[in-house]
Amino acid sequence: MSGPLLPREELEARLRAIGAERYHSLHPFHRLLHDGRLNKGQVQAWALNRYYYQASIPAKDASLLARLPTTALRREWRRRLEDHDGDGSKPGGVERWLRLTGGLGLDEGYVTSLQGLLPATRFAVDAYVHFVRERTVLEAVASSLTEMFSPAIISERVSGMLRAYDFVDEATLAYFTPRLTQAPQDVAFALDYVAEEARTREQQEAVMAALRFKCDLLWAQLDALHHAYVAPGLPPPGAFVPEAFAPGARVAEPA
Ligand SMILES: O=C(O)c1cc(C(=O)O)c2c(n1)C(=O)C(=O)c1cc(C(=O)O)[nH]c1-2
Repeated sequence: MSGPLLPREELEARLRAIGAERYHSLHPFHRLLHDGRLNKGQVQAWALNRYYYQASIPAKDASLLARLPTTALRREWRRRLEDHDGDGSKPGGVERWLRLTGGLGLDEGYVTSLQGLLPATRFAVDAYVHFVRERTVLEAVASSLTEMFSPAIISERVSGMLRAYDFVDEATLAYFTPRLTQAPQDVAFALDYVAEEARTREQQEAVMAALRFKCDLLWAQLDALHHAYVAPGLPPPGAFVPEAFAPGARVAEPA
């Protein structure tokens, strides 16, 4: 598809419309999670799988950083690496995510081994890392723009989960607090970048396609969680099985 170059406001409006149509806040699994309709094992499965997304974000940012042509751009992107990996004095997002999985009772070694990961999580997350590595810098930056929509879902998630689940508290969900300030900062830069650097309508279409691709891979991760742990409830071979569902677990004692 092509046409005349879109004014910045129109480009931005179209990007927001993509989120309104297909961001993962709309996924039924998130509705269940935020409304308190999952059990602890299902919440564990979500956190365990999402660990791989969190752990892969700095790898994708490092590969993008290596391709940025100027000091100013690299300095800006380097901040993301510190946000996720920490700077040695304060924990980064990956470490904070492990506090979340730990708070839910999951063994850290098991989480980081990735043994219990759903295959579809691995494929979706790897697709993001490959996309950022292989596509243009413009498309790679654009693919991070789902963060335009994340503060709203994070606020909803934290308040919903605190209200609904007795097995989570503020310390467990502390991962999310810094994201509420980091994400808007990241987005302000990335939006300016794509508005500036997409100089043809084809490039603007590529920016929109990158955002759709990213929404799709976030959605696909929740499809896999839903299929494995909600309905029909078929975890693939080798994937995490919540204790409550494991054969022999919590079986009533014979009278
Ligand atoms: O909680 C969420 O729903 C959510 C969504 C997203 C996103 O939209 O990609 C990110 C995050 N959280 C997040 O915590 C995070 O660090 C992050 C980095 C990125 C990215 O693409 O570089 N997205 C997201």
